[in-house]
Amino acid sequence: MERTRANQLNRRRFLAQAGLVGGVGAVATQPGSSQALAASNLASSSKPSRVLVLGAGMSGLTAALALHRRGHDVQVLEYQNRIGGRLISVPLKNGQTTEGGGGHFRTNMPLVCGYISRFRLPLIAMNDGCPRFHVAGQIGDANLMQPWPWELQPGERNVSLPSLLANALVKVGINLNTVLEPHWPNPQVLKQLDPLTLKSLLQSTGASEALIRLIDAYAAEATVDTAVLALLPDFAYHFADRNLFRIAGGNERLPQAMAQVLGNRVHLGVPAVSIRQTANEISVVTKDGRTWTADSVISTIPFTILREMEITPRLLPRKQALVDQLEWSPVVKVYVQTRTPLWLKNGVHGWPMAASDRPWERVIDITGNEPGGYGNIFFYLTGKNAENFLKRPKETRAMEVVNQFRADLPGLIDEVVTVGEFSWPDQPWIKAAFANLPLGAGWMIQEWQIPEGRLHFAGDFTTLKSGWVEGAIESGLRAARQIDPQARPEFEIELS
Ligand SMILES: Cc1cc2nc3c(=O)[nH]c(=O)nc-3n(C[C@H](O)[C@H](O)[C@H](O)COP(=O)(O)OP(=O)(O)OC[C@H]3O[C@@H](n4cnc5c(N)ncnc54)[C@H](O)[C@@H]3O)c2cc1C
Repeated sequence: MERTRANQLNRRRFLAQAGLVGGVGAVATQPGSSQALAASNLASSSKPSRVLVLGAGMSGLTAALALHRRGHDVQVLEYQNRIGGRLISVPLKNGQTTEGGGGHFRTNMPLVCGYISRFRLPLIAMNDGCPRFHVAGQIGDANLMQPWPWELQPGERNVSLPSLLANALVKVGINLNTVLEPHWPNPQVLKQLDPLTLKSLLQSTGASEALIRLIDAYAAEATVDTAVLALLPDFAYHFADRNLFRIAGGNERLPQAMAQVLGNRVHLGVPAVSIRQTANEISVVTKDGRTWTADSVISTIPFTILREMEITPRLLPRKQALVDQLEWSPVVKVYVQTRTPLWLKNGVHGWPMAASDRPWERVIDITGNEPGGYGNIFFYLTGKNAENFLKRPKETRAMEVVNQFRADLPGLIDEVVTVGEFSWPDQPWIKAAFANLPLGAGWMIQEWQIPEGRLHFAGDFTTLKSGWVEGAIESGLRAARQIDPQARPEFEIELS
């Protein structure tokens, strides 16, 4: 038996192993074969149970793998004919890849780093953003803080936006570094933040309207009118760590590698249509008419879909309110490949390279050190912007967005070789991109952790890290531990 070293993971080792220190991305090595990785904990599993996991995204696969390692009889039922859920990679020319969903990771995501390291996936290092802001018809460059064309207060000048935001939060007693801790927020902080939007919080610290508009542009999918409780984890990820990366060949390689260990326990193209439980067991009927019976079910089905399913007996009123009232936002990505990443010459790059209050919120450069030589960016459209985009003619709408940007920053995108779109509202297995905690809905945080009899819930949307793979993994482990408290993350497993 050899103990994997990933459980002693630290940032330096992770970066070195991934090839982010001292060179380009590491060469891919295959994870151990399914056989070599056979569950080593069978003997210690006191009572194997039958578990159905609904959904083969990151949360479902995390839960399934953790329980499989403990010797439980796990079957994963997936709606689509593919693995990965919202990690979905799109091939471009010259061997490059863009991401329809989850696009980047950071080293302040210990679970993500642990799983990537465990499967020895090669990485592409990416640049953090040095954006141009397009706000109120004016353009300001994050490189050139002086002069900014906005009416900022004296104390708001000459400092970067992330620093200003962090300062504002400290004034109301919030340390962004604590926000990502597993048990954040405590009851007192929850009570304090639950009724606040980001805007009301910033106003209470005396922030100028210009600063609030700039932060609104920077926040992209999250507007300043969003519940601050839902926003803070996003800010903690974006601002507390500047080491960005993605998986060479596509982020969906991570869930694919996890599914490979599970082998024929993963069943594709079998949407669950109903769930029924009794005192003794729980069963799921899939669209093909089959009935699957188990001791427990872990559902990672997005609530946009779950709320339309037949569940017997009905969910308790508070759980039903959670499923019905959690909000979901639309997102469209318009991706663009260019002959060269020529924006680097203009001093803008990274995540994001432009932030705006225009019909696109962000332009994000994911090129980094990806081999292939082409520039690789996407436009991020959310909320009303995404809805308006989807009303435009399908043949021309992606190019319309690109053309708008061409007018904004002349010369920046002159060498387009590929343009395409990935629209989240059009995906029938989710119909949206992310869940957002509504204002004043802090009660949901506890509710989404509570199983309903034999039915357990996971998915990034059952954490405050909604919209992040870190949250998806965290939720999968939580649900697995509700069934078997000894369930552990993949990188802590002893491998033979
Ligand atoms: C546009 C976008 C950008 C993102 N950017 C980032 C990023 O930069 N970094 C980051 O870390 N994260 C990012 N994310 C979030 C990340 O992709 C998710 O956190 C993660 O993939 C969610 O995993 P999950 O298992 O919780 O849910 P999902 O991946 O949604 O998995 C749910 C699964 O359930 C299946 N399903 C649905 N209905 C049924 C049914 N009836 N029966 C059986 N199966 C069903 C679905 O097909 C799907 O496979 C982004 C997501 C989007 C959409």
